[in-house]
Amino acid sequence: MPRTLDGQITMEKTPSYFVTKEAPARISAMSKDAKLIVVVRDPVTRVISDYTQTLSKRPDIPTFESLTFKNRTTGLIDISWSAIQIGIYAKHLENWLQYFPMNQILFVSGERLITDPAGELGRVQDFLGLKRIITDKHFYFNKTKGFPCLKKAEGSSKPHCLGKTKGRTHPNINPEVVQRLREFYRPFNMKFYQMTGHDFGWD
Ligand SMILES: Nc1ncnc2c1ncn2[C@@H]1O[C@H](COP(=O)(O)OS(=O)(=O)O)[C@@H](OP(=O)(O)O)[C@H]1O
Repeated sequence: MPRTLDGQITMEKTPSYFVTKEAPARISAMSKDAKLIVVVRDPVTRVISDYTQTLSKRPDIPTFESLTFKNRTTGLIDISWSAIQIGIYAKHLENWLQYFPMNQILFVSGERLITDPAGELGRVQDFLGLKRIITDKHFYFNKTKGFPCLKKAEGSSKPHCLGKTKGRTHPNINPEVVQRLREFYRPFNMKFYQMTGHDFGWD
């Protein structure tokens, strides 16, 4: 990590930190005061998005259904599939809470990051103790892309939208499979809402 001078904030991002067992202890050993920001979205959409990304790199992987179920007949979900595990947010959060208090962790809604980016970034700025510099006037919604874009990228006068790999079309998944996944995640989601004191509205 680079040195942080007065008036600066050093940031580091890696999606896998949140689900890596050793990460909380290691980060806490580096800095007990670190602030942690996690973007979470509906775990069902998340697992489909995860599958879509893998499929785009390795088109020969098994079907979504066969990866999801350990036993298709009984509907037993295969929790050894990492894409399923990642969405059990309550379990990962328990691990972090062994090392960090809840007030040092901010959960950003991936859904609201699309529908209300300025609102979510307002929460981020407050959490980091920054003045609310980024507001609604910095964004416009690109309907074709289905995402907000920055009106001006930093150090440029041109707009900036997310890259080509964001907003890939997800494959159609059998609604029964989606329903079973919803049931599977519901208790974990409820626990997560309870722990964070925030209903993310995924059910
Ligand atoms: N800023 C922002 N706001 C809302 N949603 C976002 C944002 N950036 C990435 N995404 C969505 O997150 C999904 C995974 O994105 P990535 O491809 O960046 O994942 S990864 O970091 O490479 O693993 C992927 O979801 P899907 O497009 O639904 O599959 C991205 O579109």
